[in-house]
This record gives sequence, structure tokens and C-alpha cells, in this order.
Amino acid sequence: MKEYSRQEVAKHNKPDDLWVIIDAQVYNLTDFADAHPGSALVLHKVAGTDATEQFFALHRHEILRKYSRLVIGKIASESPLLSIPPPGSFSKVPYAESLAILDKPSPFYTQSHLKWKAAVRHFCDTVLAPDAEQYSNLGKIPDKEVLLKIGSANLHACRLGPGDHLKGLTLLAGVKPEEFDYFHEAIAHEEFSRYGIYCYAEGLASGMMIGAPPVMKFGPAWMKQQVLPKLFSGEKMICLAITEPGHGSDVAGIQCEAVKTPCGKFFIVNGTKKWITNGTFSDYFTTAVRTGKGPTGISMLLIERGEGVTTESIKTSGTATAGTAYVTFENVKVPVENIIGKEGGGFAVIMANFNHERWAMVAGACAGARLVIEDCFKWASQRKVFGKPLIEQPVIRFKLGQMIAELEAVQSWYEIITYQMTKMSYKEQTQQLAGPIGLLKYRCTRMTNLVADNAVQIFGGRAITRTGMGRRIEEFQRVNKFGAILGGAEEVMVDLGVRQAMKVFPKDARL
Ligand code: HEM
Repeated sequence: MKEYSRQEVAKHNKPDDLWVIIDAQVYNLTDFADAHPGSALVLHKVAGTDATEQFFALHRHEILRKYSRLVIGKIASESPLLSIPPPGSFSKVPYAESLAILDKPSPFYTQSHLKWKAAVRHFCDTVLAPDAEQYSNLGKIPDKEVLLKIGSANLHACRLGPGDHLKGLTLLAGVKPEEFDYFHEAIAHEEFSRYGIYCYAEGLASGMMIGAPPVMKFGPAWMKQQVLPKLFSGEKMICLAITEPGHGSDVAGIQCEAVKTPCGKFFIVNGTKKWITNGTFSDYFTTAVRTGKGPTGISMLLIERGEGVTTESIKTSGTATAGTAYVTFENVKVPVENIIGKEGGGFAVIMANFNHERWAMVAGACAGARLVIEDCFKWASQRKVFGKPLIEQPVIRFKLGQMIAELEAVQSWYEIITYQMTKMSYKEQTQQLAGPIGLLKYRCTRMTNLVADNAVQIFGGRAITRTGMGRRIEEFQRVNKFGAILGGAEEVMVDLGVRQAMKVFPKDARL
């Protein structure tokens, strides 16, 4: 790279000959100035000077990478201070990584988990990151190629937990299928949520994480053999269709009906489903239908996209990248073999499935909150107000500390529950962890609420601006409420936790 002295750069100080120094690199901005989103005027004012401080006060560092074509050289015998970590590396910002990952002793994480985390992060940094922002901003669903690459790395299957479905698969970092546990899975959820682009992460087949387990755990053999391989490869997509316009957390109120034909070979399905993640681009719908009256009248049915199935994109607070759909089933003919579990046994399937979904949501939410905290720490350290960095203000340190304390508390509880999952069968998890996971999810979304609130106050106006330095904060605070509603509303979660506890409350306990 060509080297210049600072005196040499200083000569290029006019609008038609405009160089600046940013972090020891020399940029020729002459032709760029008129296209500069912050105006040409501000660049004219710093022409020929070192504008490092002004730059970092107003831009995210990624912009330098994006506009690296403007670099014409470097300042002789100076090195850049900013180190852009290579793909797959961990952040050195305090609390930006969970404590266990940073070489602190942990009762849960082994070398296998750490090498897995590094490999999944490398995959996400190199395959997902370039796609993420572009697709999310356009409101497009993730590139099919990306979904296929996730399939080639067997990551779709890994996000569905440990189990027989991993047998014979080659996993990243040489992790053996038999050593893969819920901590490996949790790490995969964390990494997939690390972009601060919620709806993009949702679009990465998160519908599969909730739509495929009923097939895996309760589906008939033919369904597992024919459908699962297509899902794991990324060739086909599946989603979970439970909620309806009139019934959200109140699963017992489901109205979408499936009536058997006189020959007994088919169901005819009629009804609508709302807020179905990935529904706009799914090939299969794991659908809760009413086959009779009362709680035993609910069944789960695998419905393939075809005649009578229509999906419309719902305009949510996020973007269309998540594929959130309004689904209509109109006289859809479904073979009776497509029942998942027993006819009339849908309620149990739904309840068992919710645990895994809620737990995975906590993993993703913790990773998202961590990213926000990292951005806040960086911003508070580099942003100067009233003559000193924001972090010099006790009120800012309090807000940051509050966010960290809340996050680490939730993270610890979620790790303990993850450990319990590694020691329990799926049935035991359903019986014993539904209540604690419900309460954990509630605690988690209260934490993200506080993180969003504090982060907005730390970032100020930039937290309500979709582009620029606070873009991750803006997104986080805009979609934060998704977690408090999806997979069961906060109030329902708390109630579930207490009702489950009441079931095992000792009859002979007295004050
Ligand atoms: C390599 C040099 C530079 C590049 C490639 C660049 C690029 C950009 C881009 C892409 C934005 C839009 C940011 C966004 O909304 O995401 C922006 C905004 C801005 N830039 Fe630059 N810029 C450069 C240097 C500078 C310098 C040296 C200054 C000040 C002296 C400056 C001042 C601003 C201002 C004031 C804004 C508007 C910020 C806001 O809306 O909060 N830029 N720049």
C-alpha cells in the first residue's frame, strides 16, 4: 500500500482535491463527497486533516470496510488502531460474550462447546452476515442459497436438538453427533441471533425449529423418512401453524376444523391461522386442527402446500424477512396418515413442543441483548458529550450495569435449565420443565425490555433511526415485544409456572 506523510495529505485540502486520514489510512473523497449521506459540506471542512475522531463519532466501523475502495494509501510508519476481528473471532468487549466462553471456569461448557461456538460463529460471519443486512432491509426472505448452505453444514438439524436425527451427520468443528447436547444447540441459537437483525434470524428457518419437532417426536415413520431429510437439507421449509385470529395463547379455543371424508381416508381442513413465522415461504404446515369437541378434540396434522392453501404476508413491526403469514386453508384435502401423534392427542403435542420453542427463544434473546450491550459499551466509550465520553457519567454506567446484571442472571438460569435438559428425556422435560421454562421466558423478556429501554436512553436519537450507529438498538427496541408475545404471552408464562408448581405442591404442607 502506498505510504504518505501527514504533510503530503494536508496539501489535498480543497473540494476538488479532497483527502482525509481516518485511523492512519488515507482516503481520497473527492469524487465521493457529493454522494456522502452526511453532505459534502462536512467533508470540505475536514479536507486534508485527520478526521478519525469525527468519523467514529458519527459512523459504525463497518462503513470503512464497505467503502474500502476509497483508500489510496496509509500514513508512513503508523498503524491503524481499529482492529477488525476476523470472521469467527470472539469480542473482547466486556460482557459481549457469555462469561464461560471467555476462558472463565464453567460447570457446563467443555472444549467441545467452545470449538463448536467458534465454528458456528465463523459460519455465521461468513455465510449469514453478508446476506443479513441486505435482505432484511429489502424485506426479502433469506437467499435460498443461504438456507441450502445451512443445510450442507447440517445446522438446520443441529438447531433441532440432540437425538437420532443427527446420526451419521458430519457436524462443524468435528463435533460427533453422539457428543452433541443441548448446550451445542443453545450455542447455535445464540449465534444465529447475533446479527441484531431479528427478522432475518427469524427467516433462517426458525419456523423449522418449531414446526419440525412434532414430526420428529410424534410423527409416523413414513413422515420422518420422507419429510425430515428435505427439511434438514434446506430444500423444503416447514412452519408451525397454531395461533388463529381469535385464539393466541388460548390453544383450547382453536377453530380450524378437520372433518373426515365418508370414506375415512382424508380430512377436509377449513380455517385460518395468523402470525405464522416462515409461513409465506413454507412448503409444510404443522397445523393444529379441531377434529372433535373439547381439549381431546384437537389434533396435529401435517399439511403440504397445495390446492386450497394460501399465505399472505402480515406487516409486523419487523420486516417481511421473517415470512410472518396469515394462512388460509380452504377445503384442503389431507390424507389421514398425515396425523402427527394420535387423533385427538394434539394438545399434548403442542404443549410438549412449546418447551423447546420457549427455551430456544431465551437463547436467542440473550444473544441479542448481549449484542445491544456491546454496542452500548462501545458507544458510551466513544461518544463525547459535555466534553467527556458518555461512560464518564455515573447515570450511564448505572444503566449499563443494570443491563449486564439482568442479562447475566437470565443467562445463568437458562444454563442451569439447559443442563437439566441434558439429563432428562424429552418426556421428563415436558413434565418437569414446562413451568420453569415458562417463568424463565417471562424473566428473559422482562430483561430484554429493560435492555431495550436503557439502550435507547444511552443512544438517544440514534436509537430511533433505522440506519447508522444505533441501527441495532432501533431494531431491538422495535421488535423487543415479539418475544413477550410469541410462544406464549408473559402473563400466560407466569401463570403456567405457578400452576405447574401447584400440581406438585405437597398436600401436607402447612405454615
Ligand atoms: C471514508 C469516509 C467516509 C465515508 C465512507 C462516509 C460515509 C457515510 C455514510 C454511509 C453515512 C450514512 C450513515 C448511515 O446512516 O448509516 C454517513 C453519514 C454521515 N457522515 Fe460520513 N463518511 C465518511 C467520512 C465522514 C467524515 C470525515 C465526516 C465528518 C467530518 C462525516 C460526517 C457524516 C455525518 C455528519 C453523517 C450523518 C450522520 C447522522 O445522520 O447521524 N463523514 N457517512
